[in-house]
Amino acid sequence: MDAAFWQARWQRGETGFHKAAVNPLLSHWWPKLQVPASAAVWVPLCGKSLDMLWLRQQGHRVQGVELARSAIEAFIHEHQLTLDWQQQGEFSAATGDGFELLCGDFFALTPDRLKGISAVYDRAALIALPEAMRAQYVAHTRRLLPAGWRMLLVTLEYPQEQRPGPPFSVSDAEVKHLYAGCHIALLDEQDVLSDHAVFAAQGMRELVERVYLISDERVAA
Ligand SMILES: C[S@@+](CC[C@H](N)C(=O)[O-])C[C@H]1O[C@@H](n2cnc3c(N)ncnc32)[C@H](O)[C@@H]1O
Repeated sequence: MDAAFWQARWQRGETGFHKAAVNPLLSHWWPKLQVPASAAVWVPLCGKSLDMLWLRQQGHRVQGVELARSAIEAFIHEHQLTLDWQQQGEFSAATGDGFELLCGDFFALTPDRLKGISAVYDRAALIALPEAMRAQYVAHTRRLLPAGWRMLLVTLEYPQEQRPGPPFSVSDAEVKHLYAGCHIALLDEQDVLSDHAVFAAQGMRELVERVYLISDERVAA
């Protein structure tokens, strides 16, 4: 799952992960995080997700990172936003209207970029990555974020041999391992195969979606 893989997916319009509506799990569970409206929210591997718009509508400033410039440009265009592009080191940044959308590689981010962040929304970011990259992704996320963050994480689990990723299967045990030392609460767990006819047609026989609230136990400065 290198940059070329994702750039090609966006170029060919193979973006089945993108949803035409706000994720109901986000609107249902976000209040549980009790994040003040004034807090900035980090959306890693953001694509052109409408969930960013919903978070903005709750009052949050929204920061995202995405490899594909065309995804960020589509987000700006489709929602008639007024964002200006600037080059910031190795990232291009589209800023304005309460958004800062960085175009570039998540793994090139440094903690100074995320210093104002207190909450994270991870939908289809962790599960977009193969196992070895997931460990690097979480380790890097934990290095980047200032102490005291809270995260809403959505995962999928299915027998990995029934279908290649992405999305990749992520078990409950893996989430607990990756976020060891954090407080992890399982908020929701549902069999959602009937909502994913394409996966069922590809041979998937079981698909469990989970929603977690993960909190960093360190005290914010
Ligand atoms: C499965 S999509 C999910 C997008 C979004 N979270 C959503 O819910 O629609 C994963 C996204 O991550 C982006 N991506 C993958 N690897 C990345 C990286 N290393 N840095 C930044 N973005 C990346 C891809 O281009 C793709 O848009």
